[in-house]
Amino acid sequence: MNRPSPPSAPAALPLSRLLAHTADAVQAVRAGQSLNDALAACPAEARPGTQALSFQVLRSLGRAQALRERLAKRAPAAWVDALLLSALGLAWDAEAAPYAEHTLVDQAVEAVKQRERAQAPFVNAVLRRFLRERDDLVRATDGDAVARWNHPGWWIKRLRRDWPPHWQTLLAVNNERPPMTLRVHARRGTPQGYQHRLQEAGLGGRIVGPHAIRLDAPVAVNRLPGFADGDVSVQDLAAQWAAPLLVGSGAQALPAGARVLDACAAPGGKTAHLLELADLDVLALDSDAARLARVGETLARIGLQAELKTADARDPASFWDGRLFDAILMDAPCSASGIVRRHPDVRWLRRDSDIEALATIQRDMLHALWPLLKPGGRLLYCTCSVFRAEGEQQIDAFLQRASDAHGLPSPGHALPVPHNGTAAVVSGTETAAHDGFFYAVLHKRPA
Ligand SMILES: C[S@@+](CC[C@H](N)C(=O)[O-])C[C@H]1O[C@@H](n2cnc3c(N)ncnc32)[C@H](O)[C@@H]1O
Repeated sequence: MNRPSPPSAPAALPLSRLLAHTADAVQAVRAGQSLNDALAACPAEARPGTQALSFQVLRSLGRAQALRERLAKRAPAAWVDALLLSALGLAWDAEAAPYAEHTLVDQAVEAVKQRERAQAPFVNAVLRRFLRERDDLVRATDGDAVARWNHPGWWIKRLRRDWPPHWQTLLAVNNERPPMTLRVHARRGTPQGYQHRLQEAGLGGRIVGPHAIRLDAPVAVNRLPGFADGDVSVQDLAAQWAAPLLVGSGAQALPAGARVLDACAAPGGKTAHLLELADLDVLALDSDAARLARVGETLARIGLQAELKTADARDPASFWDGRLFDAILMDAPCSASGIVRRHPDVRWLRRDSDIEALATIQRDMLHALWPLLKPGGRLLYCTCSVFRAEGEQQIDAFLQRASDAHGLPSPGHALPVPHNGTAAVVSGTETAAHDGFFYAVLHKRPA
């Protein structure tokens, strides 16, 4: 059997310990904490292995929950439940299991012995029964949509409504491992030149965009030639469409020195790309000071500058000096439903009601920022969401309200493209794997 490679971890680290940390992370996500925050609490030496296992468990959590409910009607205490779910999530599909299923079960029982000894016989009994009855149990859960697709029911319902021909592809893409795509610093070199540097470093990659290279396999950034010097950054292919859309080309290109507001800038991927492409006077805002600090770090690494301010973009009085902007990038806070491959916890953390709440923030922000744009200027609205309420419906409603706005040709909803690159492209011509985004370029009529 072709098993995926087990997560790399120091040889001295027993699997039982990684499983215990994975259960901690899964328990935290089920209690509403982000996986990033949960992993920050994991000891450094166990973090890479725990992260790899947690990602796989969260991509199988719907199935694991359905199996656990059949094996034990009453949920045990939160951590023991999270451990059971971790073992079931890793073992249920023999093809995808990172370790032999008996090893997983033995080590899960060992983990519970270390922390909740009295629960060990129960965990042992549940998991041994799972091994005996696996095929029947898996078949019995196949009809449960949450188990089948590993997403909450409301999410599946929303995608079915928003994307009748594509919803199954969208759910399947979310359970893939994400591609790793690089953006070559446009002032420092070309993708062709950087591809050679990669080859010299023993790495393979394919050119997939004007500045984009998709690596054959993800690697740690410290293995990328020139990363520390800013020659290259990590950025999804569809995220790389934002800066060229705002900067424009030919007669439509922003002039040197154009004043640009990047209203939701952190961690700074799109700010950096804007500055790599053109000489712009950029004000980069974010309401989260800690995240905004990362914009500063990114710009220092690539050797370019912008003015940074912590502020709520819905409150111009708190950041605006009264000078109109030539262009505004509004990369709005959103559900992140287009980048679930990279953040497998997101689907379990969000609630259906969050989508309306986020759409209200987006609407208010558009309303607040539009008056800051010069007549004749453009605003790029984007979200990394596949939900229509955060994309097309938001912009249609805005265009109804704002009589001086009209939409320019834009990608609209670009649904995530899987690794085989064949499906789910609604607009645009890109076929290489990328995340899901929505883009609308709005033009303000001259007065
Ligand atoms: C999708 S992320 C932006 C990603 C960024 N443009 C990039 O390419 O790296 C959205 C950002 O909006 C920020 N944000 C949320 N509410 C905000 C508000 N009211 N005003 C300004 N920024 C806000 C969040 O802190 C988050 O960093």
